[in-house]
Amino acid sequence: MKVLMVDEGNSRAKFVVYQNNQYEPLPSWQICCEQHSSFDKILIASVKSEAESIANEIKAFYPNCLIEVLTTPKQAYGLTNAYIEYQRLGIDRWLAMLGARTITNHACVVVDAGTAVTIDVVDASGQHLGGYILPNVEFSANKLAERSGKITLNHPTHPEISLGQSTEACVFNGLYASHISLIKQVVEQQGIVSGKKQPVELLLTGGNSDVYHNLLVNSAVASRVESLLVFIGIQCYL
Ligand SMILES: Nc1ncnc2c1ncn2[C@@H]1O[C@H](COP(=O)(O)OP(=O)(O)O)[C@@H](O)[C@H]1O
Ligand SMILES: CC(C)(COP(=O)(O)O)[C@@H](O)C(=O)NCCC(=O)O
Ligand SMILES: [K+]
Repeated sequence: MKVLMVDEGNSRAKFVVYQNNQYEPLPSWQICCEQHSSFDKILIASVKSEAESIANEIKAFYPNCLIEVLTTPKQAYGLTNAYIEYQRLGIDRWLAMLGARTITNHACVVVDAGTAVTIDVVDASGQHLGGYILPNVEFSANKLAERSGKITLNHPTHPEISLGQSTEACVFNGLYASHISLIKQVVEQQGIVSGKKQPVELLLTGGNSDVYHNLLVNSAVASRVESLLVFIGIQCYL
């Protein structure tokens, strides 16, 4: 069975061809159209509005393929959504957690570092305990610069957690430090349940996961980058 899996975030859509238990990421939608005339199934996860989603283009280009647009459930595949209004939890977050459950039986903290940085916690039984949503560093920094007179961001800085000695470093380092501190605190909190130590896996995904991984390494926090986490989650729906 040849399946096209699509993860459409707010910044970009990612495409993976799943066949014979192998994930093959495609560089773009254009390459997908050029190289593949059909699929046995297309599974789409999108956080965009229906009107703006690439799902419309996909349906138009592959009119004879079986296409499913995934929605967030209350409970499925051994995972239970913490939201009361369960449909409001982003499908990418749901799928990343499902992916995490496929990879580990331990409690886990899932960080998806994209347009937003989401932090979600799943306990060892598969109960989602909730999460955090942060605007990403780039966005927060630019918004701050836009709203203030003297904060100008003239040059890029190397992401690190140390006291800044320029406006740029103060702004960027400050944002990264706050994100990393929060992640660290969430992991530490989950590491103790009812007074007992328990193993916790910290899984990172999303376009900026390598940046977070490096900062966590420097902060002595163990983590693991799983670039295909959302797609591993989508695999449950096959
Ligand atoms: N090849 C790439 N194309 C676009 N953005 C990238 C790429 N590699 C890393 N990034 C970073 O990833 C971020 C987007 O992450 P991603 O997880 O794709 O977001 P979203 O799911 O919101 O679309 C961008 O802000 C950018 O900093
Ligand atoms: C939080 C998100 C914006 C993250 O999107 P992304 O960074 O992948 O573009 C997305 O999961 C979303 O739109 N969620 C709906 C709100 C929620 O999860 O509560
Ligand atoms: K995200």
